Amino acid sequence: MGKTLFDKVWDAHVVDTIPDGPQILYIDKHLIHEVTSPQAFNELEARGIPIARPDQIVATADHNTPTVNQHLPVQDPLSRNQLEQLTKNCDKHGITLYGLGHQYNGIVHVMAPELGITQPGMTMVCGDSHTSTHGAFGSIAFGIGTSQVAQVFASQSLLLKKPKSLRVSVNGTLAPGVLPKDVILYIISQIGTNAGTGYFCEYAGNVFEEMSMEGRMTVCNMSIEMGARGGMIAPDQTTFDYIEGKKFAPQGDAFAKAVSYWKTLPTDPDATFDKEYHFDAAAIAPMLTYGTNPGMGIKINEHIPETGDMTFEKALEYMDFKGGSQLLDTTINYVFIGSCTNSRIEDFRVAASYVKGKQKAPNVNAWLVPGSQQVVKQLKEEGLDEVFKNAGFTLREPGCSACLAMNDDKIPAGEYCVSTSNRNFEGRQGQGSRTILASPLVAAATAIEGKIVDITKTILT
Ligand SMILES: CC(C)[C@H](C(=O)O)[C@@H](O)C(=O)O
Ligand code: SF4
Repeated sequence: MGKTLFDKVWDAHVVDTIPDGPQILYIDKHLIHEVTSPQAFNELEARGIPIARPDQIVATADHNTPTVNQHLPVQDPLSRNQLEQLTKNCDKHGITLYGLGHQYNGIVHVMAPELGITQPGMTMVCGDSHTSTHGAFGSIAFGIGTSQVAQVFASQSLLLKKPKSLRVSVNGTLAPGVLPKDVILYIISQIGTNAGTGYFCEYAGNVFEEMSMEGRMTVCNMSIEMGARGGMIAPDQTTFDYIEGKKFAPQGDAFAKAVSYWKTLPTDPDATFDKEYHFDAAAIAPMLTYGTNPGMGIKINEHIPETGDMTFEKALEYMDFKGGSQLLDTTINYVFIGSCTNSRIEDFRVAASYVKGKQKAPNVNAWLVPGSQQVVKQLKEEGLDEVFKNAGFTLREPGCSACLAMNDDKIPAGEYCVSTSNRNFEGRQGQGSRTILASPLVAAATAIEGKIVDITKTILT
């Protein structure tokens, strides 16, 4: 029987199998950040265990870093302490750290792919649920807990039970203005936030084949929001072209050799999956969430369902929305374009395409937070920073920022924020804040109009 992409990568990394039990999987790359690594370093220290392969670990500072004045000492004592600890731990163990202000610094799921650290066929982990992002390259990438971070530090491997296989296929033609973010928000709105529990997902079909790497990363990023351990997309010419020439990618002959191996990875035609979903691309529209989990999504001009279960009622109360109403015309005072879901150059290009030559509405605070220093550099090279500044947007320095509001970038209680991030949980962007997840295009349009508008009308007419 044929093998799936997941099977091929998994099987190539099994070090040992415990009879009737879990397997030991070798991990190629271990990414770490300041929030989930300190306890793991402490555990190793306490037990006197050295780090097995420090050269396979890459560290960045992203979660609670300030997004203004990064050249100055960090004000917040908790953040400062975590960042200092990360620096100390990396120094001590010889781990490469791209700290605050470094030209390679950024959100872990933005900086690693753009440096060529993320490659097809790899196993990658990080103490962070959105590690699924890296699956866009055809790698098995998933988030791990702190005790597993310690396990990987100690052994460069993990004790794991193989997950079940799930395939989500989307075929057909997307309408103009429908972005990768809409595709994944649509999928989650259809199958729910638990559909992927216990599964590792592969995205297949011409819609993903035609997507850029940035778009594929947006999709794989949110795999975790449908409950899956991770998501992946078969590597192809788009993948190879993206990686070629990147700082840590194989170079010259080594690259050609790598590509010939990567070409063997896509799922065999006769491989089967434990569960499959199929969607028609034409059914997808720009999406918005109205509730407090990413599955509570509707098309931009649809109505919120009339009634639902307890979770639904509670969510509507928190969001102050009425069942059966539309979100169009809702006044919005905060727009956040950022996070590891949508803070890459392509996201800013599409937002700028709407913003160019216009002014943001006076009521809106429009925050742009690039995912990395490299993205900042690209923005400037392409003159997009000027487009946004001229329109009245605030361009901040890289980091997770208002995605989870661990730093000062908080949305005030009671305010709506149209956000390109991936989670709309209660209080996620600040206590009492109300998040509406959307694409960078919808977010940009909201900032300009000061309210939610039907972009299918504004951009097409
Ligand atoms: C802080 C970290 C553990 C967390 C995660 O794992 O996802 C964060 O990145 C998030 O998005 O909520
Ligand atoms: S940007 Fe948001 S989702 Fe991504 S790693 Fe940071 S906090 Fe988590």
